[in-house]
This record gives sequence, C-alpha cells and structure tokens, in this order.
Amino acid sequence: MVTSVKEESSSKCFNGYQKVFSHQSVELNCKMRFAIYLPPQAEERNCPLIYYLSGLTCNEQNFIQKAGAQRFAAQYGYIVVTPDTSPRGCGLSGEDEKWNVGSGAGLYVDATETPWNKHYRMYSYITSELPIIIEDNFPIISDKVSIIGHSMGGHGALLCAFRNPGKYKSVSTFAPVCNSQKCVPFKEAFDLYLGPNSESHKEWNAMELVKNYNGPPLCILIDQGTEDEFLDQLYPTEFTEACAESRVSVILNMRDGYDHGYYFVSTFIEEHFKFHSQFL
Ligand SMILES: N[C@@H](CCC(=O)N[C@@H](CSC=O)C(=O)NCC(=O)O)C(=O)O
Repeated sequence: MVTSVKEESSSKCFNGYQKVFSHQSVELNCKMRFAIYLPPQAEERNCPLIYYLSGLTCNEQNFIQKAGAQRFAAQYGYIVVTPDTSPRGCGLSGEDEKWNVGSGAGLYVDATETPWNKHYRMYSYITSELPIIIEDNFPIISDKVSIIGHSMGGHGALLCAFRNPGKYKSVSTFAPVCNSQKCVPFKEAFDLYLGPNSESHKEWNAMELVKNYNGPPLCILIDQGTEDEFLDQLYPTEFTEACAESRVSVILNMRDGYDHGYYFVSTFIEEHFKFHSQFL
C-alpha cells in the first residue's frame, strides 16, 4: 500500500521545486512533515537522493531556509529530503519543556522506555518508513542514496550508516556528535528514551559502532568549526582515530574560526555535494 502524502507548500527554486509534505507516520504514531527539493532533472528522469538530518531544536525548515543547498542540488541533479527531527504533538508529559528532550530532540534512536517508545522511533522512521514513502512517491534512484547530518543529525547520519552497511553510498557531517554517551545534552534524553543502562546506549553511539563496522568501504566527510561552542562535547579527533583503527575512511576538516551554526553549514555545503558526487 502506498502511503499518501499531502503537499503543504511548493516554491520554485533554481528551476526545481522546494516542497514540504505531511503524512501520517506509523512508526511515530503522529503526523509528520518532511521537506523535499526536486531538482529540474527530476522532471525527466530519476535522480540520486540525499537525506539531510538536522540538529536539536530544528524542524524541516531550518536547513531549507538557511543552508543554500538548493543551488547545488539543482547543479548536481540530486533530490534532497529533510525530515523533521522528532515526533510532535503527542501529548507526552515533558514533551515540550526542554530543548534536549522531546519535540525537536528525537536523537535518531528508537526509544524503549514508556511513554517515549510509543512515538520516539526516529531511527526506524528515517531508515525504514520514510525511504518507502520517498520511493513510492518521488523519482529517486533507489540504489544511489547518501546522507548528510548536522550536530545531532550528524550523530544520526553516522548511526544510520554504521547500522545499515551498504544502504548509503557516502556520509558527510557538519559538527557531528561523535560520542553520544559523552554529550551532556544527550544524556538526559538517552536515560529517558532508553533507560539508564549505559550498555544499551552504546548501540546508539557512533564511536562504539565504528569499532565493529565491517560492511562495504564507507567514506565519511566531517567539517568541524574550531570556534564551535559545543566542540568539547563532539570528539571529532577521537572519532577519526577510531575510524582509522576500523579501516573506515574519514576526512576531517577543522575549519578555522567557524562556530556551530548555519553560517558554517552554508559555507561548506557545496563541498559536501561535491564529496557525495564521487559516490552517487
Ligand atoms: N546559533 C545557534 C547555535 C546552536 C545551533 O547551531 N544549534 C543547531 C543544532 S545543535 C545540535 O544538534 C541548530 O541547527 N540550530 C537551529 C538553527 O537554525 O540554527 C542557535 O542559536 O540555534
């Protein structure tokens, strides 16, 4: 059965269209929105697909309004899907009280603890439910898929790649949370979503997952600002060392003077498209 999607907005952009759709999610048990950029090439043929996973506090709008990615998606002929970062409006106690728990803070995990486990299954949504919806409704090339993420979304992109060997042709991240168990804002949400058992938290930690990665060759690009206000929580150098030990190819660019925000993302987004074009 094809999941029906409802078009919420459509704006012409670089000869393609930036659109937003809503749909009822089975995994998340709520209505969800995602943004999708359809390049001009998508009117005539199927196109490679890039997922962009956003950070804490974001919805499907931050990236499409601030990163300036549409120009490069049109240039390369890539469809770009930007999901929301969490379920919303589920009526859970504490759902809208903190920036690091609940709405805007799905953390790209599957919660095991009540009441969060009824809705907070962003990992399964991103890797299982949404791909079927996209494939059923849009002209993608299903074996040419890559993933980008920023901050919490960088952690999400790494999880998706390490847990699904071969599913994504390449991964790139901006200021990713590389060691989720050492990231203070994540700790509170992990305890609530997954329980206080830190062994289970390892399953959602890129630094742990890379140690056991033995899938097809995977190439990761990381851009990291040196003036990032969260840098002490991100551990990019340690992660790069762990990748080297696991023979996962990684390029870490330390970007002098850049902080954590979207001015940084918009500065280097073109390089991320160029990086992915080697694999798509
Ligand atoms: N200036 C930003 C600083 C914090 C920030 O960049 N937050 C990120 C996500 S943090 C980790 O997951 C972000 O994407 N914020 C939304 C945005 O549109 O900038 C700020 O004050 O948010």
